[in-house]
This record gives sequence, structure tokens and C-alpha cells, in this order.
Amino acid sequence: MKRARLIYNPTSGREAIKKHLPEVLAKLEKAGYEASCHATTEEGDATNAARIAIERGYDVVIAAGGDGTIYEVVNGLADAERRPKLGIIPVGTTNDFARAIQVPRSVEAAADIIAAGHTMPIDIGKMNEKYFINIAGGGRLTELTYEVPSKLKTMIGQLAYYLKGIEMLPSIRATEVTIEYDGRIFEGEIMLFLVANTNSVGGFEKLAPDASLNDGMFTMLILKKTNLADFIRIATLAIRGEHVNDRNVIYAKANRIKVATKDKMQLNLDGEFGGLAPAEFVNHYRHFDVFVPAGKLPDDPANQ
Ligand SMILES: Nc1ncnc2c1ncn2[C@@H]1O[C@H](COP(=O)(O)OP(=O)(O)OP(=O)(O)O)[C@@H](O)[C@H]1O
Repeated sequence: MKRARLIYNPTSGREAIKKHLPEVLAKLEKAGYEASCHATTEEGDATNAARIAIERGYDVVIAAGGDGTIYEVVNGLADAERRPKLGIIPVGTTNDFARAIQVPRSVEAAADIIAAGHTMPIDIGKMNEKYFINIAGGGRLTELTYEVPSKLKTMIGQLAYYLKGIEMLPSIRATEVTIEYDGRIFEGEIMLFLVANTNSVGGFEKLAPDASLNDGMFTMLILKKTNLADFIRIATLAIRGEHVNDRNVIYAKANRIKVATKDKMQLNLDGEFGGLAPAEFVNHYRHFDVFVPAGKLPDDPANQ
């Protein structure tokens, strides 16, 4: 019998998962799995739980939480040679990855997608020793994702990020970097750089408009040093995906990217603190099979 392990963050989002657990487990059992779950207890626990699921040979591992929980689960699974299929139940404040794979923000609907059994291959990124599934980045602006207190997120959700962004905007400084991407080089001052696996980043769904989930390539975006007025203009363009041709933006595909800086630069992986530069990003082609709705995603080989 196939076995599924649900790893859920009981504090995620507005603590939405807890009351739906019996239905989720029942749906999995009905789909033919022997299902069990693990509630995470603290930061890092989802990674440990995922490693244990590998040791115990689970066929499916499901991450239920926000992007932070998915990130931790991915890091517990990604080094294994035989990796379980990955399911996502989005109950966080930011659910960028779920949005990118069109898994709805309803516990029951997300569980139905896993029960239906359709998967597609997805690339992931590795930065130095850590993996990310959605987005990596650096620059002062990306730091706001972990400056938002968790309690505030639980209370007011996505709004907490925007409030923090407005608060930080006037103080954002540029960083001098050297970025090497597939043999090309950029040297100069930047506001931020992003290395995206998907098109869905921080609620901006068109930030990397042509990112593919499984072409073996990252979409890289560099925002050069700008003044505040230009910055706001480009952010507004980014809502519609019209920033990619702006003269302050470098937008390119690459599967290996190296970032070096003389200043201290914090790196961000899937919204979590990922260490300090220098960094090397490597794309791992079709590393996971992820449950997605059938017939919806253009990158799904089943729809091509
Ligand atoms: N029992 C727990 N108590 C406190 N924190 C926890 C617990 N379990 C996991 N965490 C931590 O909570 C962090 C945020 O979780 P998660 O991403 O699932 O949801 P979120 O708070 O809605 O945030 P977001 O969706 O913005 O990432 C994770 O980085 C994880 O390490």
C-alpha cells in the first residue's frame, strides 16, 4: 500500500489547517494511501520531519503551510536519491508556490488535487548548500520578508508585507555586486536581484512573466540602482509584467548564476533567510514530481 506523510505547520496562516485535518486524511485514505501526519513544533522541524519521511520510505510527502513550510520540507527531501512525490496544501500568508502551480487556497480543494494523483516535474534551485523551489534573491529590499513579525502576519496576512515595504522604501540602499550568469557578467550597483523558478513572487504574478517550471533554467532579474521615483514607476510596471524591457532592469534566462559582493549582502530563499553572499545558484532540472491540477498548466508535459 502507498504511504503518504502530511507535514503541517499548525501556526501557519490563520491556523487554518487544524480543523480540516480529519477530512484531508480521509481523502488520502480514500485515494488508496495509508496516511499519517506530523505537526511541526518549531523552525526547522519540517526539514527534520521530511528527512525522517525519506528514511521511512514514504511515497508521498505533503507540505501544508505557507512558503516557509514548503521551503523547509523541500530542504529535507531534495538530497535524497529516491524522492517522494510532493503535495502542497497552501494555508500560509504567502503561498507563491501554490499560486504558481495553480493549487487553490482551500484545504479541501488542494487535498482533492493530491487525491486525484496527477503530477508534473518541477525544477528546483540550489544556492550554496540550500535548496529553494520558488525564488531566491538578495539586496536590501528582499530583507523585508523576514523582518515582518510572525504574529503580525497571522493577524493581518499579506498586508503586513506591504506595510513593511512602505516603511522601508525611503531607506533602501543599493549594493555593489558582480553577477556572472551563464558566461555573461554584470558589474554595478543594484537594488535587488532575483533568481526565479516560477512567475509568482510576493504576490506579483508577472514579475518573471515567462518563467517556466521545468525548462532547467532560472529567470534572473536585476534591478539596477534607481532613485525612489524610478523605483516606484518600475514596481508599478511590474504589476503588469511590463518592467522586463525597462533600461534599469536586466532580465535573462540562465541555469548557473554566481553573485559576489564587497558589502555584506543577505540572501533570501523562498522568503526565508538563506545566509550571506557570495552565492552560486544551480538549477536542478525536474527534481520533484509535484501534484498539480490536471489539464491546467502550460508547462505540464501532459498538456503539450
Ligand atoms: N509550531 C511552530 N511554532 C512556531 N513556528 C513554527 C512552528 N512550526 C513551523 N514554524 C515556522 O513558521 C515559519 C512560517 O511558516 P509558514 O511559511 O508555513 O507560514 P506563515 O507564517 O503563514 O508564513 P508565510 O506563508 O508568509 O511563509 C516557518 O519558517 C517555520 O519554521
